[in-house]
Amino acid sequence: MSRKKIIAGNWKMNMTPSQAVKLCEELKPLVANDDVDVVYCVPAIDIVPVVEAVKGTNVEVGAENMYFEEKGAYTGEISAEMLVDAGVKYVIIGHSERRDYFKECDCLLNKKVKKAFEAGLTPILCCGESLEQREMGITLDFIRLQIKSDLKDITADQVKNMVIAYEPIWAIGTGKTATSDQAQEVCKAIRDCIAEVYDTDTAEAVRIQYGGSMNAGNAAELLAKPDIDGGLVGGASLKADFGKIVNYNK
Ligand SMILES: O=C(CO)COP(=O)(O)O
Repeated sequence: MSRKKIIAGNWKMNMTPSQAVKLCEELKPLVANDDVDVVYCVPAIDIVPVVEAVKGTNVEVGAENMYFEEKGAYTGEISAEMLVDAGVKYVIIGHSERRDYFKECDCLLNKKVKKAFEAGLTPILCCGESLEQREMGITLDFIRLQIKSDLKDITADQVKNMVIAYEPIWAIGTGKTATSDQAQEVCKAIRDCIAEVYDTDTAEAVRIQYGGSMNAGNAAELLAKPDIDGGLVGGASLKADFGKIVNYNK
């Protein structure tokens, strides 16, 4: 099966609304590539202006987080329904920065994944090991555990339509990219885990991204690997380099 590549930028806590609109304008001519799905996952306050700024282009907009409740007394949170109404199509769930700094656990993330599907959003579920776990040799076991807990009670049809991002924590923002072989090994293990929990059709359909210091220089090699279906790009998504990553195949 050939899976369409998906290149998503994760802007993290960068770009004021006016800077966001300017960046969209700058990137517009650089990210036109119909062979891949292009997504900007942006801070909540940038969603409305960015949806407007990318209208009529090949770019879809994603959120970086959401809450699982529909509405009510949850000060500071944003619901899936709000995102959908604003024109958002994707939502990052379980980024390691949220797991670490904001103590989001598998049980909460599982609720968020369920809610995202219920609302019609495509979740980009992140997983990844710490340097300590890698050095202890428990990377694959840990990631299988994360995936199984976060996807508890999620159906095969839902998994087929979601995105999983493998982001080794030691490679995020450090300039230390996983080698393409290391990234392929874990992405394949994730696919094998999906095949084991669901079936091979589901495993063949789910798109698995690599994230962690992906840039214009290393994207093509990573994206050439059979189980790497895209990238979740942090730092390099905020500059013209993102266009080079999106056009890695040109
Ligand atoms: O965390 C990431 C994307 O979600 C990766 O960030 P960097 O590309 O800056 O390493």
